[in-house]
Amino acid sequence: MARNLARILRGCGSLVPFMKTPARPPRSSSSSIPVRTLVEMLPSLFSSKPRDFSLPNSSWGEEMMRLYEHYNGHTETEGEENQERKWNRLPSYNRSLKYAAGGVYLSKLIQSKARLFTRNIRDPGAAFEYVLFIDKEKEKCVCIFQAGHLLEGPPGHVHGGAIATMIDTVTGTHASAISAPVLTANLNIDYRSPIPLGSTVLIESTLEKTEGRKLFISCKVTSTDGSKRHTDATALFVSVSIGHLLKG
Ligand SMILES: CCCCCCCC/C=C\CCCCCCCC(=O)SCCNC(=O)CCNC(=O)[C@H](O)C(C)(C)COP(=O)(O)OP(=O)(O)OC[C@H]1O[C@@H](n2cnc3c(N)ncnc32)[C@H](O)[C@@H]1OP(=O)(O)O
Repeated sequence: MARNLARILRGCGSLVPFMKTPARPPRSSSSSIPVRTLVEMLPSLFSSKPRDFSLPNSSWGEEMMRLYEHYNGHTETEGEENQERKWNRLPSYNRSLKYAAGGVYLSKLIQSKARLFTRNIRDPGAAFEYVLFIDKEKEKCVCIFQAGHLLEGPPGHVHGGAIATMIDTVTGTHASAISAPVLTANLNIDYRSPIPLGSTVLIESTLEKTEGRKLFISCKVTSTDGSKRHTDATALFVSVSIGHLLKG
């Protein structure tokens, strides 16, 4: 399997820089993003045409649609210096690399059935409905998350594990866009107010700093008008080699 992965990666020249470990700091404000990230390259690594789950479907409520239309390709001006922030949607598939599903120990059957946890429920709207946007400098990500009825924890509210999953997903995707592959080394969460089941919330992640292979990211979950703080979190991601992933 390691040979298969190496073969795939050899065919993806611009992926190779991501296999080197030091985390790349975000570029300064006006420069453009020079390389395609692993996230952007994922479609070409699938065996068949993948479905992008971060596009509107019939389960998306009014608030989810309104915010999707707000962020999609939108440029915001912020701060005293009128800095511009352009948001680009990130695609989201139910499977990452075909051959990177957990090292040599998994049977072919398990590998062929492996699915990304947040994208493995077929019924639209039942669980994790979300779409992520990243800014051009990769300093921030924003995720619109609509929590479906299968995510219940306390009656009528979202399970803390589901919230942690979304925070890990948003900060992990953010870290992967900067320096893939990464693994979560540490995740700290303060649950401040419960999230009503069926509601739409914003999950915002900010790259605080990079130190060698380490990326420090902070995250907050708020109501869509920003008036209610649901959750605060900090996360540490460590860039790893493909060999580390295959070793398990
Ligand atoms: C080819 C695939 C590519 C995929 C691309 C996907 C694209 C996007 C697609 C879809 C997005 C979906 C997004 C989902 C995201 C989910 C992410 C997860 O949930 S990951 C699963 C849970 N995490 C683990 O299972 C890690 C288990 N831990 C480990 O493997 C190791 O401990 C690891 C890699 C974290 C570090 O091990 P070491 O041997 O490489 O390195 P050491 O030397 O131990 O640590 C490096 C530095 O980090 C600090 N460090 C490590 N752990 C720490 C901790 N817990 N707290 C504080 N510091 C820590 C150390 O002190 C060291 O710091 P000093 O360099 O000395 O300054």
